[in-house]
Amino acid sequence: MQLKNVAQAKLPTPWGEFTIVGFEELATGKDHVAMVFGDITKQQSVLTRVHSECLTGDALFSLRCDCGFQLEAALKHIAQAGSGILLYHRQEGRNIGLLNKIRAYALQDTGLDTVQANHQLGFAADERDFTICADMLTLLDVKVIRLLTNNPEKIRVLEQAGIKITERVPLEVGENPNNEHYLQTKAEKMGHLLHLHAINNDYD
Ligand SMILES: Nc1nc2c(ncn2[C@@H]2O[C@H](COP(=O)(O)OP(=O)(O)OP(=O)(O)O)[C@@H](O)[C@H]2O)c(=O)[nH]1
Ligand SMILES: [Zn+2]
Repeated sequence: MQLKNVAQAKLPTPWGEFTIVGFEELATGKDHVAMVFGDITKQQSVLTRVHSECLTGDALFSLRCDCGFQLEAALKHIAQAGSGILLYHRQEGRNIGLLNKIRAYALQDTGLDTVQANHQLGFAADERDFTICADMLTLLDVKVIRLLTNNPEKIRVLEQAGIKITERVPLEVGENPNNEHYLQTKAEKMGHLLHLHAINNDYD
């Protein structure tokens, strides 16, 4: 176990009242949070979103990616379902950090794609560690989930960490002209399961 459970409180949102649970990494002191809605103990398989931090998309309305749209859609979806969990996984920029993500954006402005930009900066395409998310679920006493994602890597790592995933629930929102190339690269180079209508129509 890499985490400890530190504190929890009510967190009202436009879609209903969640409970926010705060965790701390034992080794580094880094914090992560879970947003829990409804009675998750009664569910055989808990609707769950693993959302990696994206300050620009989640808080600053960026259209370069789909993160802000996915965050809002996931919280709405969980509230509508009556119960579920959003894990807010604080590994910004696929864990290269905010400032390196801005460096990667600058390289993308010169024509590199998101994978090439990470490589140019000396990072792997994706530096995230989803075992932290499995640990949050374990501390919430959740072992079986339905996962809101288009990313097969999240499924692979969570299952390897002992979480049973009964279903993948797609989360395709926020496609726009600014993120078409970004989403296309995720589909082509990172194995994301996406149906990019605008892109297929334009370039196929
Ligand atoms: N390095 C880098 N990170 C980016 C870039 N654009 C977005 N990100 C980060 O990518 C991550 C996206 O996280 P998620 O939405 O949880 O996951 P995902 O891998 O896209 O998979 P889904 O579950 O299908 O949404 C966030 O940490 C963003 O900050 C980029 O161009 N470069
Ligand atoms: Zn983003």
